[in-house]
Amino acid sequence: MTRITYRSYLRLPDLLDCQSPLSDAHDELLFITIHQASELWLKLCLHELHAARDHIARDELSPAFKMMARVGRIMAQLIQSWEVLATMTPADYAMMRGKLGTSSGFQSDQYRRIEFLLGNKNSGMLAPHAAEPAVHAVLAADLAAPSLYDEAIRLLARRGFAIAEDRCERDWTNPYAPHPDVERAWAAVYADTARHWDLYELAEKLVDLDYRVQLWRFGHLKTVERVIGFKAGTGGTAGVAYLAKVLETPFFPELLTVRTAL
Ligand code: HEM
Ligand SMILES: N[C@@H](CC(=O)c1ccccc1NC=O)C(=O)O
Repeated sequence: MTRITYRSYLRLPDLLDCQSPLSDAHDELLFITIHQASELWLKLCLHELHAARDHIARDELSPAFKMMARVGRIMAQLIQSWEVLATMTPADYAMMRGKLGTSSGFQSDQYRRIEFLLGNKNSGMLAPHAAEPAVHAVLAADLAAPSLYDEAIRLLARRGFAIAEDRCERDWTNPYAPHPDVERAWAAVYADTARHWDLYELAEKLVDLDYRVQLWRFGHLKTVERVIGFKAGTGGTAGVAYLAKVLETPFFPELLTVRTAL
């Protein structure tokens, strides 16, 4: 049997052979590195978020909390990467942007799956993946499954809170619509945190995730703004205006609206 080494265990020959700049621009290696590292972290986020969702569905909150906390720290790491990318100026990026064609982060299936898993469902977002059936199928599965938030709401119902039937069982491919029952249930949790301690902790973990993903989105928007200004994106959107619109979508709406009433 061949001895396991650092290089073989981590498959470094494969991993370090995956950076193939298309231009002579000095900064293209930075651009590729940030994206590949981000995709690796997104892979781990998906692993953690799927498991966290499934633990919530089985009323096992402690392990779910541990996983959600880890995702929070990974998000902090991803947010930090904007600092590194921002060392690339518009002049630097202009030297390579032409090589990107119509490719765009918009086509990141892992990012889209995370949005779906957190509850931001949009069946239109499957379209960019139509040409790759295997990727499309995995995305469609996450679109059709309950999100982390759907499972949190089902847990509220199991704990005896009055939750409309159509929030506990529905076509999960549809976007989540806020419901007064859900806000009332969270209000009751916040009104007596000692009695509902684990649900209170779940609510705060969800708010923390929403906050961090919003910070990632905002960091992306500000990076895009300083690098390409208000140009249209290679992915076919308006660019910064599109990213600003996305920022208006919170993942767990009642957890924000309930705060007004507290
Ligand atoms: C100079 C760097 C970057 C620029 C100029 C840029 C620009 C853009 C633009 C304009 C969009 C809108 C879609 C389009 O029309 O193309 C977009 C979307 C996206 N980008 Fe970037 N981006 C940059 C870096 C990154 C990095 C490092 C990531 C990390 C993975 C990333 C991930 C994404 C994702 C996931 C979307 C889809 C967002 C959504 O639909 O909500 N981008 N980007
Ligand atoms: N949408 C970017 C291009 C871009 O950023 C990109 C291109 C290919 C692979 C990843 C990318 N990153 C995020 O969108 C642009 O319009 O310049």
